[in-house]
Amino acid sequence: MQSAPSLLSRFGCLVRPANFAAASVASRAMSTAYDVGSSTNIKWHEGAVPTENKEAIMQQKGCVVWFTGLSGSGKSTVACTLEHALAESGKVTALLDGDNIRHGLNSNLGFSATDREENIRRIGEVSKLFADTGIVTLVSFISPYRRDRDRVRSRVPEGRFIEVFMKVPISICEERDPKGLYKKARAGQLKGFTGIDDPYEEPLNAKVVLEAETADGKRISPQDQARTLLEYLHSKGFLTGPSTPPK
Ligand SMILES: Nc1ncnc2c1ncn2[C@@H]1O[C@H](COP(=O)(O)OS(=O)(=O)O)[C@@H](OP(=O)(O)O)[C@H]1O
Ligand SMILES: Nc1ncnc2c1ncn2[C@@H]1O[C@H](COP(=O)(O)OP(=O)(O)O)[C@@H](O)[C@H]1O
Repeated sequence: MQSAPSLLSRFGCLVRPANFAAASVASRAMSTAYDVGSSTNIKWHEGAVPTENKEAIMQQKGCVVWFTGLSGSGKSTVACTLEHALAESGKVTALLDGDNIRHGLNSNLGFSATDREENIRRIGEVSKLFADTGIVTLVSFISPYRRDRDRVRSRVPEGRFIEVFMKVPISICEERDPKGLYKKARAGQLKGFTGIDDPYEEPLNAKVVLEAETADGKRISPQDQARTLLEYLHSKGFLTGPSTPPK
């Protein structure tokens, strides 16, 4: 059996550089602290295990699948269905859902434009951390502002942010109204509700657009919507290895 130190050096954690003098100069330069935003005297530490190594272990590529759409458009349902399908294919996923995240990490935020912006900024950063770890990260937030979504896209490595637009007319969302929030908003008991008296900016270039109905008016099930996404992820090479192709 290998000893712990030899295992550690095999993975490059405790290896002393061959040119130790040169490395000391470099590390002194790298140890210079700097300021970022409101944080002073900080510095970036490069991770020892690259994303590609983790992706090779999991046989997948880290990405952010970002569901955006009105309340009731099916974001949570489709994200959840997709996550189960991915798990069946042996893929490692994370699911970040607006309602759930507002119970914890973002419980101090409301629904003003600035709070929604901060909500999306934080979740964008969390989803980037997951994607950088090689995880297929499903994110389900109304995320009504184009600028906020674009900012997240710009933080995630090129091509790894997949915007999914739940293009469901408000009439259908309102007909579903599983939480009775549209009813409350129409009655004036809930102010600033997205789509009623608060804005929703549709994506201009979503990678995937999921509609509620076919051109001839047939309703599309969440399973079919999830299958479309699964096929997309396969076709773009995010699901590598001998996983089962989408059924
Ligand atoms: N004013 C207002 N506007 C929109 N939605 C509201 C509001 N108040 C409460 N809710 C409930 O909060 C859920 C949306 O949270 P999100 O974090 O996804 O919103 S946002 O991205 O910050 O806009 C949303 O959940 P979903 O229906 O799953 O989208 C609602 O249940
Ligand atoms: N493709 C679909 N067809 C029919 N009903 C759906 C579909 N997707 C979601 N629903 C239903 O619509 C309601 C809202 O879905 P939900 O996933 O909670 O939306 P969101 O997360 O966007 O608020 C739920 O009752 C859900 O069962």
